[in-house]
Amino acid sequence: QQAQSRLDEIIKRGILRVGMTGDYLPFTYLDKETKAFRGFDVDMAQSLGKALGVKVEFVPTSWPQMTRDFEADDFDIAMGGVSITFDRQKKGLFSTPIMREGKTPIARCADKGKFETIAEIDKPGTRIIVNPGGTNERFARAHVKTAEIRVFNDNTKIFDEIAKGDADLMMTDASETRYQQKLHPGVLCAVHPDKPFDFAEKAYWMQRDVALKAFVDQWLHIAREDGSYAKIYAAWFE
Ligand SMILES: O=C(O)C(=O)Cc1ccccc1
Repeated sequence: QQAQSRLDEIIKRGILRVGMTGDYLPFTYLDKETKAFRGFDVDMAQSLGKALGVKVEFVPTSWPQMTRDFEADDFDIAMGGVSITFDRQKKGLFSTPIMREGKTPIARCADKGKFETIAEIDKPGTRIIVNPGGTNERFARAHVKTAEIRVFNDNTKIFDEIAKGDADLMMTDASETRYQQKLHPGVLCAVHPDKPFDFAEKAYWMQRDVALKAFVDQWLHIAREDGSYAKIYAAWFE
């Protein structure tokens, strides 16, 4: 029998292909030595795979390549801190949102008071650093006219650049600023993670198949109600 939908296809295949960048803790991190992905959305993907009764295969992608890889059908669903955007919505379907977000600065703690507003940030001499190809670079280009924007390819090393003083701040998702502040105590500070500059949400981005979307939303709803989402959240965010 021919597969009727992407959902049927995944179940027939016995494998859910999950696209991930592996550079964005606590959502997704690729360990270069073991070649294994880990993170909040890795555990969530395994939970989804279990609900579907299939194995999970992680497909490496990157923020600049994600849309092309999605359109080439390299994966069924992208997970790993993916923000909802209209551009992505035009090409696929998003699950119900998993987390509220927004862009906010992270800077050396000594400079925290200097970067409270866009106007304070967007001055000559401010060195902003962003990872390429995602909503961070887009936000910086849309709002910053005067300050320097440096695009730095390795998102996992950006925070060391700020700590060393080779850049002044990054504008990124509030959840990432909270996480990196915890990883660099007393060195890096999230500026106002509870009052970000904009509104965004994280969700799972999947191929345009309503049966698959219905399944993913149902699984998410149950994960929220039965405590499994809270357990995975606590393991990575708290
Ligand atoms: O969803 C996106 O396009 C992003 O840019 C998410 C993101 C946020 C912070 C670091 C890396 C990617």
